[in-house]
Amino acid sequence: MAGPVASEDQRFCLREVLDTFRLSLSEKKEVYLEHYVAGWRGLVKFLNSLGSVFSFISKDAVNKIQILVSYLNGENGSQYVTVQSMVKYELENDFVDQTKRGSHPESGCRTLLRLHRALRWLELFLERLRTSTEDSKTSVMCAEAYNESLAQYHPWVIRKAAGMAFCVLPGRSAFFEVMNVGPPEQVVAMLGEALPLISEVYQITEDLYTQHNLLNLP
Ligand SMILES: CCCCCCCCCCCCC/C=C/[C@@H](O)[C@H](COP(=O)(O)O)NC(=O)CCCCCCCCCCCCCCC
Repeated sequence: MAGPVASEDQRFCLREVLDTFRLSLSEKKEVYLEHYVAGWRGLVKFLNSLGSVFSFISKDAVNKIQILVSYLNGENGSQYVTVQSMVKYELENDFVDQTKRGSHPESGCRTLLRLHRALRWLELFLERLRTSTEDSKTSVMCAEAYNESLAQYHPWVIRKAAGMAFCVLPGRSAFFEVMNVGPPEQVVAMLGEALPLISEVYQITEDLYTQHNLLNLP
């Protein structure tokens, strides 16, 4: 009997992701790590539903999510409630490798930075999807967003593999269906709702990382 329940659970829903990103913003404009990570979990669900070609990407995302979750659930979990408190805690305790990977290769700060860079890709990609027309190609939109953001941090092999994966993305209408929101007009409306939230979370993190000079962590 677990079958249908489990598959329901695996099913992506854009609204769900939207809600988690909304929840991740505190009143004081801090970012709750728990919800930020939940947002990524939702996105990974989506990626998994597109097929195994994308599993090298989702595996890396899951790995990073798990690192952050283990800090959240660890004995110093209370220091990891927000991205702001995590940065403060890890910097004050010298838990961050600043120039090259050393004794803290998996700090929360450097791990989150990888997801943060990917969030910029998401922002650019979703904006293209939102303003796309029926004959727009998801593979092209995805590649453009990638080249403008994440690609600059990836070595050639990864860029090559990513480029090949983009080519097998479903077309726009099938893609919209997987988003599980409803007809295309509704998808576009929901993207319009999601984007400002994602941008805000991105910008808050970007400002925080800039302020602490963390944008190039190894
Ligand atoms: C919908 C198509 C999805 C395409 C995803 C685009 C992003 C392509 C990223 C390719 C990453 C390849 C995997 C390897 C990554 C790592 O080398 C690299 C560096 O890590 P390191 O410093 O620890 O070594 N990692 C990263 O840059 C983090 C990548 C995280 C990618 C998460 C992507 C999640 C995508 C979710 C798609 C959701 C679409 C939603 C549409 C409604």
